[in-house]
Amino acid sequence: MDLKNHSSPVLTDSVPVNKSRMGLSSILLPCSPPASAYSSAMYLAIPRRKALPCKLDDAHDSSWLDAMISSSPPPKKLNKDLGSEIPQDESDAAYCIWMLKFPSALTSFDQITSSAKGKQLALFLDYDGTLSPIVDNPELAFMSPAMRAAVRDVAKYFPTAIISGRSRDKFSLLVVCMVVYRTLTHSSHPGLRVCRIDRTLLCGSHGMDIMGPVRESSFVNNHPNCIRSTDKQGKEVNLFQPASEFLPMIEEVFRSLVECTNGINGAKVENNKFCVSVHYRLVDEKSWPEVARCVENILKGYPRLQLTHGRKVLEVRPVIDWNKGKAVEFLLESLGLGNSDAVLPIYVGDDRTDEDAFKVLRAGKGGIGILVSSKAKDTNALYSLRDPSEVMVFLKSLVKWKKSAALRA
Ligand SMILES: O=P(O)(O)OC[C@H]1O[C@H](O[C@H]2O[C@H](CO)[C@@H](O)[C@H](O)[C@H]2O)[C@H](O)[C@@H](O)[C@@H]1O
Repeated sequence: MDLKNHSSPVLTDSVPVNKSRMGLSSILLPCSPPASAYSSAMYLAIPRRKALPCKLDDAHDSSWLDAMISSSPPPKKLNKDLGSEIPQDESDAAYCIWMLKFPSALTSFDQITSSAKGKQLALFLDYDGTLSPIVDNPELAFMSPAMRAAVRDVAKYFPTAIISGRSRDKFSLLVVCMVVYRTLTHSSHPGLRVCRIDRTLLCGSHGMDIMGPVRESSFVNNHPNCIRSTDKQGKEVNLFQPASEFLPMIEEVFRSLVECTNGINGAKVENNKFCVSVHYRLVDEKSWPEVARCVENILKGYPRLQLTHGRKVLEVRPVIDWNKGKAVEFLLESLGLGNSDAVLPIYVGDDRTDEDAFKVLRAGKGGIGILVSSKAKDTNALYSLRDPSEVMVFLKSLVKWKKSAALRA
């Protein structure tokens, strides 16, 4: 593979602009908010959690701490008398106001499907926090059997891809394995029941690892980062890995991060093949600065790697011109769905990395972004869904809509 090719996403300038311009601490800053978000004064009133008193001296350091804290929403208050969540505090009120700008994809379902009239709908789904609920242990973030069935069904009717930050291998396991949780955790004979989700394209490492069926497409065949390979079953596939030259570097950084965070209670480092996740969900808030310092120190030696923020996770990844948005464009083209007059792409995701895909759909592809969130957030999406259970209802509704349209035709 010629990664130095003109159209390669690997950037030749090894020092990212923001690093050289703003000093190292700035690599821990959160991504800048999208231009479109919160244009009206009303949204400025959304309360934010107070930052912890910062123990570090450098003024820059409170920024990454803010970023880490902002990915940790305060627990929801429940109305115990009614047994349900109803607006009780300011953040709930802010959520209701926010919903006026980013309405529920369920209540706006007719509007969404009417924009799909006469078009082929293509579905892109994020995994963690979208198809599976956020849990403490990343290894146990399974889709529920009902969600799995919903994804399987929707993929029968629409081209469907799941794009995750996880490594493709690990996340395919999470997606295809029906795990009997009790058996896995309480029995000496762990049992896995495999249930394939056919027709669903799985893309790992934030779209930096895409394996798809071989198609006679000049776009794919001429793409510098796309090669023919074989899958585990020996079937011929197209493999797209624009960051393959970074593999040894990522391995090295993974090992250093494991070593450095070893003494921090609750910290967990996950090797996602083309990126590394440093989880601090189970780390005491007092030790968050320690986690960030570890990452910052190690990244000093790797100017070709950068840091992004996720939900209680710091993600180290190559500085290349590639993200979930680029992956969506690539998938649409390679599946022959690049004509935006004939195709309506829908992307459902919950995290900052999904914003790149929302932006692409909003800008040129005439598509629809749906943010999964139960709190008000800056976003480039057009609609919202509260949590994975609403995502499941949305997927089922798409299937129902498609079936009834077929009956009417
Ligand atoms: O792109 P995604 O599929 O959303 O992947 C993003 C990261 O998701 C996972 O971490 C998140 O989910 C965990 C399980 O619920 C949770 O424990 C963690 O706090 C979340 O950040 C995954 O483990 C990461 O590797 C992904 O990069």
